[in-house]
Amino acid sequence: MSQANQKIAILGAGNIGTAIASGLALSDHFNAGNITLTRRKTELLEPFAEKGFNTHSDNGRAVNNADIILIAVEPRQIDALLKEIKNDLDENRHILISVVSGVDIQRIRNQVQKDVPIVRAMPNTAIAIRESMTCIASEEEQNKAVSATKKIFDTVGQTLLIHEELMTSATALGACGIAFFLRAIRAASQGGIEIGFHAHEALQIAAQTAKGAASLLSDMENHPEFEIDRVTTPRGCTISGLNQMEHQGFSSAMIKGILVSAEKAAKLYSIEKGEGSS
Ligand SMILES: NC(=O)C1=CN([C@@H]2O[C@H](COP(=O)(O)OP(=O)(O)OC[C@H]3O[C@@H](n4cnc5c(N)ncnc54)[C@H](O)[C@@H]3O)[C@@H](O)[C@H]2O)C=CC1
Ligand SMILES: O=C(O)[C@@H]1CCC=N1
Repeated sequence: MSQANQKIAILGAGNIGTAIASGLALSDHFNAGNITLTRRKTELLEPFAEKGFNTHSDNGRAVNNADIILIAVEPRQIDALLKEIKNDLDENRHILISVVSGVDIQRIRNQVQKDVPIVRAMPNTAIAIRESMTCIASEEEQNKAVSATKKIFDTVGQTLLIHEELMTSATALGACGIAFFLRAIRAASQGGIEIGFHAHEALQIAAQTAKGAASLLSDMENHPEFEIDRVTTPRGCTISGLNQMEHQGFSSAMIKGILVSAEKAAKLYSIEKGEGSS
């Protein structure tokens, strides 16, 4: 089936669900009219209804009208949702994609009790502008479903196939990572204000500089330290600033934050459900 004809149901259209919908519709590979968004407070989906998406709160109907079922509820909400839709899932038609952090495929399968292909994907909110980094994992025998999932997420950014055991790491580095880099840009702009720029100028300079740094890595495929060496003029101001940042724990703070985030991602379901942290 061509992607243009693929019908997608996004169950739990909150922050990431609506970001995915926006990106897919922007990609020209999917039509808003073939994408259904569900959430309980459907009035909050009004802007998406105006853009031609189908919006309602009937998950069973959404599943029955779709080929791809994308689950985007919070970890504590997934059990109730799976219970609600499991009788509507068709092993011969549907692919179930979960972007829910901290809930593994085995747990989802135990809930649905069907052989429907289950794939996990970990995108980030830049998917709304087709700049996501999306990690994808499934069981060994699900190659066709993984290919179909990769094909979908390839239209809205870069993808990487990983083992499921790395999903919590992908959550911290890729999905939470958007917030980490945004905070870094915000901090840079605050420094910029202190040395003389108006807030909007400082943010523009910081954001475009961050974009340039990221593009140097993705376009040139160079190591960050190689590019840093090209900025640090001997006895210059860059190395003074960099060294001061390291004295204050810049790299260490980022590394420790990512570790803590990954530890939390692994426990999201059990914390919410009040289970032991194993
Ligand atoms: N926000 C992000 O950047 C990312 C989030 N995720 C994962 O995606 C999931 C959703 O995260 P957010 O979008 O941030 O949360 P959110 O709270 O904004 O969205 C969840 C939505 O699901 C709806 N919902 C809950 N139960 C439902 C049901 N039975 N039927 C229909 N809708 C229902 C809620 O009303 C809400 O709108 C989480 O599991 C999170 O771990 C994954 C990658 C990135
Ligand atoms: O903060 C969270 O738990 C979710 C998972 C990745 C991004 N947001």
